[in-house]
Amino acid sequence: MRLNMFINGEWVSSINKETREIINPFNQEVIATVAEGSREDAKQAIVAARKTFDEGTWSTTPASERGEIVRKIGELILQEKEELARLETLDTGKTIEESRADMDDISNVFFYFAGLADKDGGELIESPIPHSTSKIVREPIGVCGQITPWNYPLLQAAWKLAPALASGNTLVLKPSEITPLTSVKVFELFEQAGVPKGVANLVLGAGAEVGAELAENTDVDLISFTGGIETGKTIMQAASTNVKKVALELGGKNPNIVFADADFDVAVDQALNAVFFHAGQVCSAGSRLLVEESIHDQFVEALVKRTKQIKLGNGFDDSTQSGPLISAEHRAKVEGYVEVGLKEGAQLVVGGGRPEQAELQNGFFYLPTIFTGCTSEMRIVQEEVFGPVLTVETFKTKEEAVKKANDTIYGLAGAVFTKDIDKAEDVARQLRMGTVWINDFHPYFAQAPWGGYKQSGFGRELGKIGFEEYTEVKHVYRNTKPEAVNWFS
Ligand SMILES: NC(=O)c1ccc[n+]([C@@H]2O[C@H](COP(=O)([O-])OP(=O)(O)OC[C@H]3O[C@@H](n4cnc5c(N)ncnc54)[C@H](O)[C@@H]3O)[C@@H](O)[C@H]2O)c1
Ligand SMILES: C[N+](C)(C)CC=O
Repeated sequence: MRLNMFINGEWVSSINKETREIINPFNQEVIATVAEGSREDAKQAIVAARKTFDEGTWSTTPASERGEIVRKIGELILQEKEELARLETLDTGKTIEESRADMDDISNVFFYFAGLADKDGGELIESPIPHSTSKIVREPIGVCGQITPWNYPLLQAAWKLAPALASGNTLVLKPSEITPLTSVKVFELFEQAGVPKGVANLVLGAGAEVGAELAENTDVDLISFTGGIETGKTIMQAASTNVKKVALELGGKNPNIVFADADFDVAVDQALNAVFFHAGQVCSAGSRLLVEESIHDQFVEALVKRTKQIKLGNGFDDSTQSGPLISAEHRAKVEGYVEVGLKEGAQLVVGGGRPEQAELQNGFFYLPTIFTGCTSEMRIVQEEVFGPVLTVETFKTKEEAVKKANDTIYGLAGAVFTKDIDKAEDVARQLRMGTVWINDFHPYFAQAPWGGYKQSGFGRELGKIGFEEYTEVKHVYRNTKPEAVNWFS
């Protein structure tokens, strides 16, 4: 499979003719050869987006028409669901069941923002000044640079593409260089849906090359980034060239608080789901378990028993529950954190190495791993591992649980399990995080905003606010009885 970039309505190879091989993390087979863009390709895409926004008609197309095109994209994604899911599993190693669920979520995101496209007609406000009128209107920001990670390639792209298109912006998307397949496919669907030439552009390539150009270029009006915290800091600095707007969706080290009065079996099952779903390669993974001291031993015993039964394998095998990590480099990072945990004195109770099955040896597999005896001071408790590694801490009181839960630089998501709903709501109120789940873990949907407190980033995706993030707010004031003011008479 040979795939190109989409710039100004044309499928093009990179100016320097460079290419990159894309591999399947399950067996390291080459699944595609794609164009490898450079800064020059990014500049061409930005010029196209700039010219289209400034001279084209997309931003002035009736919002209802834009909404219909965005809705059509959602319909085409559903029609192509199986092919998109296949590509996503090939690219990431996640199970085909997860990929299918992602595609349902993604089509819903396009449907949701299609519906919002023409709903904000602005508002009239009561001017305090006689003989005047005031109205507040929202307008598209302009050229949007969009940079996405490898763990949910099309889902994280959809969270940016759909609102940007629905609100009348033009855009340049740079997906992760290691998982571009579904982003390329969705741009084919953009063409079919009638997205005008130059409105949406796709550049493939390395972050420090193509991504950096998007962040620095003074013809870009907003940079929306989803990825790691260090990259986010780099992008923040780069964006200062023209004081462009910045939206950052960064990492997390997400606490999962389990009180003794929780439904035990539900809490055990959800704790597994929280940290081992998609091999822990989830920004909101519940990788920090905080369990009330009185149930700790029983809870850990139940967790370990279930963890040993998790079936690793090929994402296309329906019996597989967890796939490989994305790359050898990422597995090495996870292995490094396991070493750190051991050196810090955490107790390894399950996992902590690579599986031995012959059929898994060509993939970047790592066993689901649990450490007990952890404390807030440990690096393995403070830092995002982004793999199938759970740390377990204990607490005696609600106050201690909240203090420990809030005690990292992150603030993306967290959960609390208890049958005492007043206690749950009180904990939810005190957690410094963008999402708090009560007696559940992981649900997210188009209607609810997503984003972080503290160093998990700023800005929100999804929800009405996710649409507004792609607009500027303008106050239009009219004097209905113009006369000289004679200030300098
Ligand atoms: N908050 C969220 O919603 C969310 C969702 C998914 C993933 N994430 C986070 O993403 C991270 C994992 O993804 P990753 O490994 O792809 O992150 P990453 O930061 O390594 O890369 C993310 C994207 O940034 C690009 N990039 C890299 N260096 C760049 C630079 N100097 N300038 C511009 N772009 C650059 C990459 O090419 C990629 O497209 C984790 O920290 C995870 O928590 C957050
Ligand atoms: C899809 N999401 C944002 C919940 C998790 C991303 O890693």
